[in-house]
Amino acid sequence: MEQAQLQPRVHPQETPIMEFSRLNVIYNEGQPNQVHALKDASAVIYPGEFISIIGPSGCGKSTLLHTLDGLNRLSSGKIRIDGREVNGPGGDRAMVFQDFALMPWHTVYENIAFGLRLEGKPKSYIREKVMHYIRMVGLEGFDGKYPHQLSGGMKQRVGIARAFAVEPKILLMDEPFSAIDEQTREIMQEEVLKLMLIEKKTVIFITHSIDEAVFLSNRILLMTVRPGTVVEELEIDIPYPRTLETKLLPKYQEYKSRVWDHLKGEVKRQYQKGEV
Ligand SMILES: Nc1ncnc2c1ncn2[C@@H]1O[C@H](COP(=O)(O)OP(=O)(O)OP(=O)(O)O)[C@@H](O)[C@H]1O
Repeated sequence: MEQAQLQPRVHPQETPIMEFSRLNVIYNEGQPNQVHALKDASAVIYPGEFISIIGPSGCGKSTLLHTLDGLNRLSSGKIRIDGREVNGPGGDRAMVFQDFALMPWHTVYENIAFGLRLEGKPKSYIREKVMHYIRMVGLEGFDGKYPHQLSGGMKQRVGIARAFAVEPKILLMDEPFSAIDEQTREIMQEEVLKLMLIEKKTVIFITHSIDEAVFLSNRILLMTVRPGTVVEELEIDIPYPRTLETKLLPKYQEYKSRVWDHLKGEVKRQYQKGEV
């Protein structure tokens, strides 16, 4: 694979793949236990971007991601994909979960095939897709195994293959590597990056790890404390493919410091609001 091919396809003149504007999510609205989780969150995302979302604990990151997947009721705001307003889940998006969310009674093959079966795809098509993504995530020979027979890293490979198999335009990843050991995590970061570039996907990724966000993203959306909103966008101007050497660049450390400063500021605000 030539390096030039492995660059995110981000062209400012390109039409956004996703726009969300002034999203508000209020849980238990009108009840005494009402929680204003998301407040006027907005951003524009272009095809081929790898976007990370970073913010203090409990600021509404997962709420934002689930809302973009169409799983939360919006109190107000709009989500557009390819210029078209969407109001619920759709085949243009797929989610990768922190806890893998695999069906324990199904084999690796069946877990990956699940979404394709729901879509009513023919058997031969399903077989071809499932085996393709099993190869792509390095799980050859494991198609007949059950989730309990796999390590955490392997389980998440299944989660990733399942998301890719339905061929969404946008992958929504909610802390996908946080339950995986450090060494496997670094390997999987590089693999996901390569996979999304080869398969030309757009990724929206939540993480608590500043290092992970800077390493993977071409842009980071920084959120405030709850009610969370996107206050700043940080462009990570470092070419892909990124390798372990990338982490030694002074620029890399500067980006990390900027994200860290933002987080420190927000955590201080959280203390002042008496929420920690
Ligand atoms: N279903 C729900 N009902 C009521 N409140 C909720 C619900 N889901 C989340 N919340 C609240 O909304 C706020 C935002 O939660 P969310 O999980 O989106 O934050 P987060 O930034 O992803 O958190 P973390 O960093 O801990 O993963 C929190 O105060 C949380 O308790």
